[in-house]
Amino acid sequence: MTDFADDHELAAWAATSAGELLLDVRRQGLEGRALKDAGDMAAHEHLMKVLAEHRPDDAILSEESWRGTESAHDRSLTDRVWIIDPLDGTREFSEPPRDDWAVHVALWQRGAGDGSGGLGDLVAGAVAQSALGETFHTGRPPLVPPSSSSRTRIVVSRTRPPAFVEAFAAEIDAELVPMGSAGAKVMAVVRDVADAYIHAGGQYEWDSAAPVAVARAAGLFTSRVDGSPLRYNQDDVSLPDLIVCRPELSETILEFVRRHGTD
Ligand SMILES: Nc1ncnc2c1ncn2[C@@H]1O[C@H](COP(=O)(O)O)[C@@H](OP(=O)(O)O)[C@H]1O
Ligand SMILES: [Mg+2]
Repeated sequence: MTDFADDHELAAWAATSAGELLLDVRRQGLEGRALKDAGDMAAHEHLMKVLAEHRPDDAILSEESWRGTESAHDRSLTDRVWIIDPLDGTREFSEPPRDDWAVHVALWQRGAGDGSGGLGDLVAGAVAQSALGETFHTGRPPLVPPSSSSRTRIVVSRTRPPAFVEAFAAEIDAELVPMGSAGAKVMAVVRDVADAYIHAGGQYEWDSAAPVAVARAAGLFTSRVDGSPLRYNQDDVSLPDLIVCRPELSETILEFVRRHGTD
């Protein structure tokens, strides 16, 4: 039996196995709210169990803790915190056969990272896109191919695309690609389905932690829309905006935001 001494491997296995469980849930004949709730709950409980078994001393910050098993540890006191979104893109998960949903498992460690003043940073992450049969993770960082498109492609929320991104796309003649799930959108940049993902208007740490860990490991640019670093395991877990893009696009995006803001 694997003991998962390596955090990257544990993250990858935890996300992959939760994703397989979600494919089973999708086959149970549920629909709508019942399917969403069954998926959120099954993946959350599975990840809580796996992490408690393999990393009993670590804290867990999960989107679904409010209605399921809670972390055994206070994340303000531990040096290691798993930040998980058991089912990102719950809406798309409930609309088979859509594949733009994902399981996110990230690890934050106190004292890690440059320039964080020892506050801490993400050190591992995995995003399982089980409907695609793929798990992207920091143990084997994905290689981002050169862009296959001459026209810049920007992925945005399918249901809440920010207006300023539409204005930006018009200015640089980019194509907008609507998609569900923050994880699926970040992996779309990794997979060369898009060149950038830009979001504003609301999100939480679990929506971006694992995807951002994978994106950074793959050499992509990541920041808040004002160019400041994305920080995790904060007291307030709201993290409402982000940019993930090919490095050569970052300055154009940041410059647009400096000129026009995000309103
Ligand atoms: N304005 C907002 N406020 C809060 N959460 C938001 C948000 N916009 C997007 N999100 C969250 O970010 C994730 C991706 O959203 P989208 O598909 O619209 O891009 C979803 O996570 P969940 O599916 O885990 O709830 C969604 O709830
Ligand atoms: Mg989410």
